[in-house]
Amino acid sequence: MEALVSLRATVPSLTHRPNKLSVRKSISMDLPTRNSVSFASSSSSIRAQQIESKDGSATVAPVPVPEEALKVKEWEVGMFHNEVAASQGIRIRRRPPTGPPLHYVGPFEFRLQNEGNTPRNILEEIIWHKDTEVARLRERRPLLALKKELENAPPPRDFIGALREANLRTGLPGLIAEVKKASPSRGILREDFNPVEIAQSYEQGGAACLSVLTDEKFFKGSFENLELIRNAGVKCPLLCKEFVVDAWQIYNARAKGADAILLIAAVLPDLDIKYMTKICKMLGLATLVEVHNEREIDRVLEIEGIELIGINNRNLETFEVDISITKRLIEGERGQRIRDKGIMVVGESGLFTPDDIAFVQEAGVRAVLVGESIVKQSDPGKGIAGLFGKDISLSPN
Ligand SMILES: O=P(O)(O)OC[C@@H](O)[C@@H](O)c1c[nH]c2ccccc12
Repeated sequence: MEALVSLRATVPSLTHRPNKLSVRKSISMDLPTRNSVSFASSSSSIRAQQIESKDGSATVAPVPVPEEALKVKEWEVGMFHNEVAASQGIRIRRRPPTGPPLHYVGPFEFRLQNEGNTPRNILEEIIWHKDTEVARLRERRPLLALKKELENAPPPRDFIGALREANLRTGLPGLIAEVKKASPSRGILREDFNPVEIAQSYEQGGAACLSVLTDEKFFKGSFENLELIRNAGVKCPLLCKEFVVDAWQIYNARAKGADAILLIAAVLPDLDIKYMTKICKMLGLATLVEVHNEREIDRVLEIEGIELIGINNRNLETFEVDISITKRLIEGERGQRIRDKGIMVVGESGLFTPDDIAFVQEAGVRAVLVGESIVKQSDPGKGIAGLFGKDISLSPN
C-alpha cells in the first residue's frame, strides 16, 4: 500500500481528473489487468507485468507502455484512490465503481441494488453528486481562470483568531453560527430564509464566525449566499461549508470571499488532507478538518500543520447525533496530544441548550458550530443568547 500512496503522490489526480470519455476510449485500446501496476516517470513509462514461467513461478518484467495507456493509468489511479482510502478506514467511495451503466442487460427486476452504482449512504450519494458537479464546473471555469479571479477576491480574515478572541472575551466557546436553510436529515429548517439578514443577526448576537452552506442539492445553500454575506459588510470570518473532493473547490471558495473551508476526514484520504491544507495555507484560508470517530481523529493528528479540528456529533452516514462523541474523542491521552499541539477543537452539531454547551466546553472544546437550534428562531441573533444562557453580544443590553 505504501507503493500506492507514493504513486498517487506523483500523479496529481486531484487536479487532473480523467475525462470519462477519453478513459472509455483508451480502455478499449489498452486495458491493463488488475494485477499489473503502472509507474509514471517524467522520462519513461513502464509497466511491471507478472509473467508466469513454465515452472509456475511468477517474475516481474518491465514492459514499455504506449502513449495512449497513460490515460488508462490515470483511471487506474482513480481505482487506487478507493483502495488507499479503504486502507485508511474510509468507506466513502469517490465515484460509482463502474460508472453509469452504458446499457441494461435483462429486465429491471433482475438488477441488484448494490451491485455497482447505488450509493451506500447519504454521504456517499452527496460525494458522487459533488464529483460530477465539480467536473462540470471546472470545465466551465478552469483552474487557470479561477486563479486570475483570486486577484479580485476580498482579503482573507483570521478565522481561528476570531474564535480565540471570542473565547477569551466571553469565557465560553467561540461560536461559528451556521447559515443553513435545510439538510437531508432535518428537511427545511426555515422557510423565510434571507441569508444576509440571518448573518447580520448572528453577528449582532455575538457570533465569532459564520458557516455558510454552499451545497445546493442537499442543503439548499449556494455560493451566491456566501458572496452576498461577504459583500454586505459582515465582519465575522466565513467558513465555506462544502463537500470538498477537488482542490478546484478551494480556489473557488477563496475567489468567492471565504476565509475558511471544511475538509471531511470521512471522505478525504490523508494525502488529500495534506495537499489541500497546503493549498489553503498558500491562499490564506483556515481549514476546519472534520472527524467523527477515533480512527479519523488519530489520522488527522498525524498530519503536520493542522490547527483546527471539528468533531461532528452527527454521523453523516446514518444521521445519528450524540454529543458525547465530542467528549469521547478528546478525553485522556488524545486530549493531551491535542493540547500539546496547540490545536483548537470545535464541537459540531446537535447543540441546543446551555447544558449542551457546558457539556462540550467541559470536554475541552474552545469553539462550537451550531445551525439548527439558532437558525430556527424568529430572531437568530437572540437565539444565541438562548443557546448560551446569556447575552454574549459585544454590546449586551
Ligand atoms: O444544525 P446543527 O445540528 O447545529 O449542525 C450544524 C453543523 O454542525 C452541521 O450542519 C454540519 C457539520 N458538518 C457538516 C458537514 C456537511 C454539512 C453539514 C455539516
